Amino acid sequence: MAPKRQGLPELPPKQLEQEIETVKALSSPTPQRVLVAVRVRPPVIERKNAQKFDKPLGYDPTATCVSYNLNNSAVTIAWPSDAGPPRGQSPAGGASKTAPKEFNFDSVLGYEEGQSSVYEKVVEPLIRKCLEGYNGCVFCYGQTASGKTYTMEGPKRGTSMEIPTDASDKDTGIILRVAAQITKHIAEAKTKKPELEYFVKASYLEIYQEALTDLLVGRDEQGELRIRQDPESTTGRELYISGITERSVSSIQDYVKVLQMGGRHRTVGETNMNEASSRSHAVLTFTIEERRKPSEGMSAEEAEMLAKHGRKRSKIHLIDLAGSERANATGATGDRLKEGSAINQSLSSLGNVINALTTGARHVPYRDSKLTYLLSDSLGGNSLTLMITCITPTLANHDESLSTLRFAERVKKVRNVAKVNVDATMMRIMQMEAEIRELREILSKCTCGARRAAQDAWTMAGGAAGKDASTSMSMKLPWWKRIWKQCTVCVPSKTTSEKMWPNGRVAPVNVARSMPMTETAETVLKSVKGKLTFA
Ligand SMILES: Nc1ncnc2c1ncn2[C@@H]1O[C@H](COP(=O)(O)OP(=O)(O)OP(=O)(O)O)[C@@H](O)[C@H]1O
Repeated sequence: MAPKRQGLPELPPKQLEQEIETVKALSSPTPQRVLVAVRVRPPVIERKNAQKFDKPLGYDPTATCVSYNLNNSAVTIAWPSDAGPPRGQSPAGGASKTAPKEFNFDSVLGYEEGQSSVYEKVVEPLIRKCLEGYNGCVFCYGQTASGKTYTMEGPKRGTSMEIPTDASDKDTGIILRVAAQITKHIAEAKTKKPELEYFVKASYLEIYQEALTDLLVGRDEQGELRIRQDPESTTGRELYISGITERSVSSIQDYVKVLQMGGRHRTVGETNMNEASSRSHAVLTFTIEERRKPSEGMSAEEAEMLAKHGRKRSKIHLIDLAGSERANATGATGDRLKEGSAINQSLSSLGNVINALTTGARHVPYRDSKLTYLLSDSLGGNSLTLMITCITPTLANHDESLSTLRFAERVKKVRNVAKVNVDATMMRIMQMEAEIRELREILSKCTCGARRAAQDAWTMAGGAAGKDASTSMSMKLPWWKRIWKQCTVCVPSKTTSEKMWPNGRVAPVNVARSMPMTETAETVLKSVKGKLTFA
């Protein structure tokens, strides 16, 4: 018997079916709208800082005006009838402005929702897809002090304002939980799929007043960062940042270091509304590359092919946006005021992009700001994207929460088309390997016609006659189905005693046991595989 071919192990039928389905799913682009979750933080800050609302307002600014229903993911914002008139309105006027307004989202995360629950409900499923090869983006949007950094990183504690650095800490934010999910996935893959290896890199930048800063190096070591398009990417337009530092990360400690270093360099300042307010947009990017190791017995040509094409790459952006702010509420003057207006300016560009994307405008003004240009892959592009909208529930922030919810409702309409970032040649190889595995499975079960079927396959694939495979094969039927059709002994009556296998295929009815593959079949498979893979 011929020696077993390396790198093409026999798979049990169920696993085989799954693999074929996965390859098929991976090869087709997935239209997907941007997912929107709303997180309502508890009114902790307003209640702690109640004395800051020194002006008589005519209503209690710490009272709540937001309610939610977790069952139908609805958020309602209403000015309570007994609270007195809203800011700048007479008691009689503005009834329509104060009427309850209900919004529905993909998910609503209430006060009682801890960090791990937020992660499990909305982030974990998206990262799981990213680990299959899709690009992903999670960004937090909301007014200042609404809980964006808390959601992304966790609470800042103590005098040094340190964030949690233990992935299993109940307060740990999204970033380290993503890191834990990636490392767990890779550790499991190493045992389940030894033919694969993984490389993960992290980069971290901030956009401060329209300038890009590399957060993984000090101020004196900054190179020039530019947003560029990568012509070799899946879309040919994927963005990357030239000149940015990329650190290899493999253990949780590596990720913690990246987060801490970025945190040290990020621009944060105190305002009336937040003692540690982010004054910039921060973009942390993990690039995950899955490579196929060359297998034993591979020719130099095959190994070279694999090194060139055998890669799957996904990018995960985790973005903590700076919050919109009203100067009179933050008490900002001088630098803080300038920062606030730059933040509002770029958020307004983001609003314009969302408007253009959701109204079918011919031109989407991505290039109006660095933030929108960087987000262009994630909004309307090749990415699975989740926006976590952070709002505060108190009357003091009623207007901001309402406009944030209105913005979130528009974002919900943005459509992306996500595609697994696999080299096209590699995708073809994967499809064909799956087909070959299926064929081997069929042949191994054929008690009679393996030789004949294999011979037919060989003939159909061009075989001894040297004909071009595509001309000798039916354009409609995959070649293994042709073999199936021609196997007359194992399937004595295709009409009377048909038995269906999964996927609606007709099974041979008198297969009693698996037979070892004949030498001829093995030889044919080998030759066909060579043809198909590298044709
Ligand atoms: N879900 C929550 N539970 C408890 N405390 C929270 C929650 N969300 C936010 N906080 C607290 O609220 C304060 C403001 O949160 P945070 O700094 O995350 O806001 P932000 O939206 O990032 O603000 P900015 O835009 O100004 O940077 C912090 O003290 C934070 O610990």
